[in-house]
Amino acid sequence: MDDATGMPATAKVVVRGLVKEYDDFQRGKVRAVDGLTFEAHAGEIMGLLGPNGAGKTTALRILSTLLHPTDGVALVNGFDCQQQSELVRRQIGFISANTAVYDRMTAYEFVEYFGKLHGMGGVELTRRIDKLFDQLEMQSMRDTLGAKMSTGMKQRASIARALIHDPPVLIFDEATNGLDVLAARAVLDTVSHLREQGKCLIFSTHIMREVERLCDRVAVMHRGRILTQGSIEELRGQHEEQDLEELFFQLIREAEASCEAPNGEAAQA
Ligand SMILES: Nc1ncnc2c1ncn2[C@@H]1O[C@H](COP(=O)(O)OP(=O)(O)OP(=O)(O)O)[C@@H](O)[C@H]1O
Repeated sequence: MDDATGMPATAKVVVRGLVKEYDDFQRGKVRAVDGLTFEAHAGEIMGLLGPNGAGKTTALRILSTLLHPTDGVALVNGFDCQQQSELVRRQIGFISANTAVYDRMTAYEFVEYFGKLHGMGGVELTRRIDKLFDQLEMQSMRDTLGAKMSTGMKQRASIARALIHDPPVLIFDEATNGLDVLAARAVLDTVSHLREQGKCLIFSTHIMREVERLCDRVAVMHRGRILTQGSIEELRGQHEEQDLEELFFQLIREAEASCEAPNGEAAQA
């Protein structure tokens, strides 16, 4: 155990009772995240699997300090996402499907720019960029301007940007959305390599195959709550269903049914 936080020493991300409510102009109060509790460890890929609107992005934006929670706690590497946002930002890299690159910067300039924003420079930065460009097979696109990049190239540049400061925690939010098969595959391979390097990865997706292929553990989310979590094998055993897709639908159907219970009691379950 880590003395300061009371969490296992390998737990890089700790989320306890996290709640986020939005004030929506049309819908009133929207509880996008409703009591989320999970952990993610060094050297593992923790999947967040859920349909659109399940609250994955909201939870990940809280972890990356872009949003404040309404209640609960989120810690990254022991730092509180709300109280110590500067420190948390140094611990994470965030990759989503629509991270923009700059049209007028080359891939090299783009990654260098973010390295400088993280306080890096000189030989340290040059070496780091070279290493990343080798790892991500980006040497041939070093001088390609953002405006000329394919979607897959843009995603690689975004990943390099997120990795430049070598953070221990990487957050992938639906990062393969809109990519062709080859580009998506490259992203998944990168995620695997990062796990081998001992990084802690949080990988949100609605694609079952990605979870089966990659994730060490998964939390199935629906309407801001976690319906179940564990390793894929544990989930299969607990729910007596081998087919992950079927298991997922079964869980969602049951959750929907309990939300629709006439006296509302089941909705609290
Ligand atoms: N800024 C906002 N204001 C009001 N409601 C919001 C806001 N952002 C998200 N929501 C609502 O919160 C709920 C969860 O959305 P969120 O984007 O976190 O889910 P998600 O699982 O990431 O889904 P998606 O894959 O569609 O992004 C949805 O009902 C969404 O409409």
